Amino acid sequence: MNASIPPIRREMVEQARDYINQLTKPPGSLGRLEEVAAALSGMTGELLPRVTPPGVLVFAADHGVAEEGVSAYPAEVTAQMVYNFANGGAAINAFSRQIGALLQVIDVGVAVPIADERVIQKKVRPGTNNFAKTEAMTPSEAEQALYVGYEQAASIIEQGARTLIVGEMGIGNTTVASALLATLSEEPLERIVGKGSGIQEEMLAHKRDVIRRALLLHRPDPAKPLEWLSKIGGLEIAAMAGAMLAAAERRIPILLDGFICTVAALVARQFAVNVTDYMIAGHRSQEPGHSIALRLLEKDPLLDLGMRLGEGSGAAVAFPLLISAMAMVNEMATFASAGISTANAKGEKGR
Ligand SMILES: Cc1cc2ncn([C@H]3O[C@H](COP(=O)(O)O)[C@@H](O)[C@H]3O)c2cc1C
Ligand SMILES: O=C(O)c1cccnc1
Repeated sequence: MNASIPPIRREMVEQARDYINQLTKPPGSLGRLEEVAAALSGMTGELLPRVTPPGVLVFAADHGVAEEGVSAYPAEVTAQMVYNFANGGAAINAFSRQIGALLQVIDVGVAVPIADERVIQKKVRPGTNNFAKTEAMTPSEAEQALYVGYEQAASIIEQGARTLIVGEMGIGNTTVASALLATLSEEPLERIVGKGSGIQEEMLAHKRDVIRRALLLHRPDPAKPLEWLSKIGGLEIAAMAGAMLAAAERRIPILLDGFICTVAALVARQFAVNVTDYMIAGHRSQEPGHSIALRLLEKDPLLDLGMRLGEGSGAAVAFPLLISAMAMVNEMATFASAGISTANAKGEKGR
């Protein structure tokens, strides 16, 4: 996948900072909201960008490695949750309604046929192979999954989405994301691998062993991203990465969710390094690997609510902060327009 991502408009970041410093408040007093507003200006190239409506893409796929007993739930839950998304009953449905999002659910590789016209059918293959035994998929399938994501993001942006949130559903995908992250990070599996959907302590050692075995078997090399993804990746993770590349190409800000999403962001970076310039980290998931992934991505999350769900839920919950950042620049008066005295010489300088 070749993405041509435009550089951030640094001069717009500076212009936004200067303008934010003229608003009727001590410089810097709105903290991260000021940074977010300036970052959004650099991404979009606009002093007063619109961030609504957000587009939420939830990619669903199954993972052969689930047969190793690495999740607290059976693999059937992936398909069952896809119907729940279609019926509007999942966490991401509730939060998407709250923020007025355009929400699309895409089957990129659920193991069973999904009979519901509200789910977008883009199945590349019915689940991956068990990567503890063989390659998860072919490089061509990994590329197809990237394109599914790319095209879906292009389409939801075409429909009006001004911010992209990318979520996922796939039983076993914390194992897959952990394996991918382990090849990018120096950290030991003991620090990367967590309980995912809630496995017991005893299963955690087994989950790590399965990953260790897969890494020894495949020796995956992130510098060859398609091969890397095909050996130990997942269809929804590839699609998420493709979606992020499409958003960045179009100067659409990407609000990251939790562990799986952040690993997908690291995957996207293997294809186009400056894709990360278009990302804001929404929250810190409790999954331990998420903090490691965020560090690699050099992103500081907006929220830390002890969430560990995925689906895009943490990003959707963080989205109102982007609305606040834009309300600040759009609606606040300047010192000049309100006739308020600026700080004296001893006052703190803006950043
Ligand atoms: C009912 C239910 C809803 C979910 N929504 C997201 N996930 C999350 O849990 C899964 C990853 O955890 P693991 O690797 O342990 O299987 C993914 O589908 C992720 O989106 C869910 C999990 C369950 C059980
Ligand atoms: O942070 C996540 O994305 C996450 C954490 C646990 C389970 N599923 C997803």
